[in-house]
Amino acid sequence: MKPHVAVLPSLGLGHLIPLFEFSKRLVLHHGLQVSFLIITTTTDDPSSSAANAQLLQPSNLPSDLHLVHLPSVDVDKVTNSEMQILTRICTITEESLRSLKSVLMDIGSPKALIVDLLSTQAFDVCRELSIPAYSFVTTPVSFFAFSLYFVELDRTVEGDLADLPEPIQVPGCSPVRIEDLLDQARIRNSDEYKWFLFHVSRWRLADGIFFNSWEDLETIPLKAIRENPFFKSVTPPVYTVGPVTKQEEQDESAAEYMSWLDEQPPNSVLFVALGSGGTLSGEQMIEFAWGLELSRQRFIWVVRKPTEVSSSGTFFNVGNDTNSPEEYLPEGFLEKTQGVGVVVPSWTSQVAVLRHPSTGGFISHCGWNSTLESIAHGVPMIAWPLYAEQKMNATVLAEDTGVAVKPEVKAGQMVVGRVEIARVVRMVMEGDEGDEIRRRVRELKETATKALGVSGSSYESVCRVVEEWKPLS
Ligand SMILES: O=c1ccn([C@@H]2O[C@H](COP(=O)(O)OP(=O)(O)O[C@H]3O[C@H](CO)[C@@H](O)[C@H](O)[C@H]3O)[C@@H](O)[C@H]2O)c(=O)[nH]1
Repeated sequence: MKPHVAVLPSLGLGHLIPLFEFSKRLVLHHGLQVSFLIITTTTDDPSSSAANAQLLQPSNLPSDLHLVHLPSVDVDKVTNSEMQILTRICTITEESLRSLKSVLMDIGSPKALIVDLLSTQAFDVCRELSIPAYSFVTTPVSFFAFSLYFVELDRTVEGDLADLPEPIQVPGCSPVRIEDLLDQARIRNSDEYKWFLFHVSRWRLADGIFFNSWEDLETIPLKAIRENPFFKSVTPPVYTVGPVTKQEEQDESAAEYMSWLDEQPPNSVLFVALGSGGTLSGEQMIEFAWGLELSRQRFIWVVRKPTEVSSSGTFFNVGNDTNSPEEYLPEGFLEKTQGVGVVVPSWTSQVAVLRHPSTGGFISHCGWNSTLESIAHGVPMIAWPLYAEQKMNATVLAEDTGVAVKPEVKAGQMVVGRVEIARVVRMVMEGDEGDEIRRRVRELKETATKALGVSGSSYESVCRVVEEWKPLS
């Protein structure tokens, strides 16, 4: 009998994608049966979008991977329009997890449950049922380390972290600048802060932690987590299993962009995409467009309707798109860039673009899945962080990892100008200054391939855990 485990992502494509890919890997490379538990809701939201449906279509599922839909949550009952994104995700997830115990019993009490970082209520259910519970970290190890230390900061710092005069020295890691802090950690008196603290203070209860990373990518934070006395005292056993990235799916809609890419010279096209829901302000979009034009580089730009800064200060736009970029791109831009650039409304298969030999650079919001996909395909980045932990990721990628460049932004500056945008684009695509970034990303690509191969560090980590599950079956 193959060991049977269950995997449960919380809402949002950023969680769903890596946990789904990890499940596939457990089935295809490690001979497990996986029940993939899906939180469902009465109304449409980021995790039940068309992209989600495409990801989970039957042709994408190996035979030992079974989808199990949790009873639907009535979103109107448990949320309201004032809620910010993290509060909304956590509230719906908590409501959905009320049915977890009976679902786990119905599917025959699996040998282990793997959840992401925002479903820690599952640990209590697992303890009741004597099922080992693991966390799969969908963000960098550096952010995981900051978050564990955040519990300590909450206890020891008076007032808000946003008011600290100096960067935060996380033990054994690079300091975190106050301006890079994620919104949820800045101000104590907010629901998002409370949810963040609730979950991060429970991570230590997991039976094991899977990092979507590998030894060569995050050497410093991994060393801190394993060796620093603070982390040793609060961290369950850790396993580096990455990069776990989206594999190319059947995507008819990408065909026309692929044919265009086929006609371009190698490494000559800049790809622009800001994750599953990111977008720009109206004012920034104008500078962005003219910056691309000024750079004189070829590009593919996944563009979404601009939004004004939301109540949480972030730019997020899911399900609010007219699919008509000409309505919001600056006048004359499409005509001026015809043949040089391609504008894609809302969504295309990012992995298909990144793996194409004509793609030579990526403007990314530094979501962790996009980051891993870029490195796994050897594509250097321009960091354009928007929300969540992305500013912290951007700094690490530019200053520690050396695979990205950040546009220069003066304190208090809300919009990056076209000249600066053109400068960083040219630097990453062709300038001598970008040589080192391009070399470094290719080097990391090689180490990623090695880590995933048979007898590579990430492959071996998964084998070790699977061995622990086997005798239990
Ligand atoms: O046109 C598009 C745009 C995105 N994607 C895919 O969508 C995913 C986006 O994931 P990610 O880069 O992680 O961005 P978000 O969806 O914004 O992810 C959320 O979750 C991540 C993992 O926890 C965090 O790192 C981010 O900050 C948070 O915003 C990737 O697999 C992309 O390939 C496409 O295929 N086509």
